[in-house]
Amino acid sequence: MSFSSALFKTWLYRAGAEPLVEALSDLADSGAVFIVDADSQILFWSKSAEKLFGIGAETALGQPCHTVLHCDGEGDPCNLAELRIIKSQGLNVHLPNGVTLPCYRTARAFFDGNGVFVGALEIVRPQTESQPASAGDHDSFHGILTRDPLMREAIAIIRNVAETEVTVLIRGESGTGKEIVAHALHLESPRHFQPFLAINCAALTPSLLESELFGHVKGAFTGAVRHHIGLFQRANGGTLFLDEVAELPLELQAKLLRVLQERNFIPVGGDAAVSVDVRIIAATHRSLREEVKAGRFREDLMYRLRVVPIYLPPLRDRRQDIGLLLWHLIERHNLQGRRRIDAIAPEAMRLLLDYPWPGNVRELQNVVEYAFAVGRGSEMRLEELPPEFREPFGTAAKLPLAGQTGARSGDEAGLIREALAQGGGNLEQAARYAGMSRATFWRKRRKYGL
Ligand SMILES: Nc1ncnc2c1ncn2[C@@H]1O[C@H](COP(=O)(O)OP(=O)(O)OP(=O)(O)O)[C@@H](O)[C@H]1O
Repeated sequence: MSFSSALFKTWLYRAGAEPLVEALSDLADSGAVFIVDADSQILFWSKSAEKLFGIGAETALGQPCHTVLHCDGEGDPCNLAELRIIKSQGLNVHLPNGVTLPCYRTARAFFDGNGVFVGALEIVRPQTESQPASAGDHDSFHGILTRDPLMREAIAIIRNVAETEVTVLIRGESGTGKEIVAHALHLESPRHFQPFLAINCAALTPSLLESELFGHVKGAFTGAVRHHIGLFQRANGGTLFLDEVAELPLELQAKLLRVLQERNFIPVGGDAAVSVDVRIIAATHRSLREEVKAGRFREDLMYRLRVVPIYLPPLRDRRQDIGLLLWHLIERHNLQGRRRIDAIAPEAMRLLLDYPWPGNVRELQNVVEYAFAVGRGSEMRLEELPPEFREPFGTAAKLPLAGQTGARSGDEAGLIREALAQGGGNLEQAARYAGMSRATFWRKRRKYGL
């Protein structure tokens, strides 16, 4: 219950209710504020909602809330007329760009003088920002959590360059967060409610990659039965994230350079140039300088791409992030309600801290998932860690660091073979076993002919 003086009504009349709602929603900071009517139609959509969800007011206003935000989570998230007030309800919001954002939702229903439900005011916050654990000791930035000075530096760079149009090159091993960082940069930029699209240049054959990036016209090659709009056109106005850019074949490097310089390209089999306005963010686990020296990467393109380089350190070099991310991931699984972990056995924690994490944060996610799948009870125990934790880390430390140059090929091929055997035909499981993304795993298999 809040209190207001008798003069408040007069003041409200003069100041206007709408500017007041706008000002209050601005003060909610990272929380997305919106108002729906009794039919769930969105009447008010704050700037912070645009920013958090990457959905513009012109798309959201007048639409039923459930067609704009696809949510699931604890209980029925829409039953507001009955519930009247909802406080910090955990839910996942599935965004149009395919990202799932774990959030907390607070909402209040409104009723007219006759007690008829007229709608609700809702505030949705990203989970990482309202958990008690996040108080003060770490940074939380568009889903990126860290206590590490180098990661904090990376976040500071993102904040500084987001407003500009410079190209950014993110360097880091597989699973260190290159894509989440690229997405954060997009969300901070003036392009945030235009598309953010991502492609892994290592995961497709050169001809498929060209088609995927630049599109093709009907009849461009056997099988091109219809026109295909490429990612550059689909990302128009927004951002295109080119992961593993060092794997781009030389002929496509020339085409990419042209888009960067002239902002246009010719689709495969086409004869007319298409103009686009796309911000490029590229990432690689390799040193582009080394690739240039080896003649595999164009020097002019390297300079175009790495105007602002950002380095993401591997997880083994930022041990203080292990506990932070571990608990963040445990909280996310706890919300699903099947098991609740509120302690980690000290011997398990010791191993988790000592482990070399070749697959970085993605591997940490897999470890938590594994523990939730195989274990029971409120404590995460040593026996719930995946098999590799039961071997001496001498062996684990010798594992190739996923995606790193210089990894010993013999060991790496062995790891891939072992992962394939463990996965028993399931490639997702095999990639997980090797601590790699599916794309990286696919690339390594191809490399060793496995
Ligand atoms: N600092 C972080 N805080 C929270 N989640 C993180 C962080 N870093 C990475 N993640 C999560 O870890 C997973 C892997 O991250 P991401 O896909 O961005 O890595 P990547 O470097 O692009 O990997 P790859 O090169 O193999 O594609 C994602 O689910 C991402 O959300």
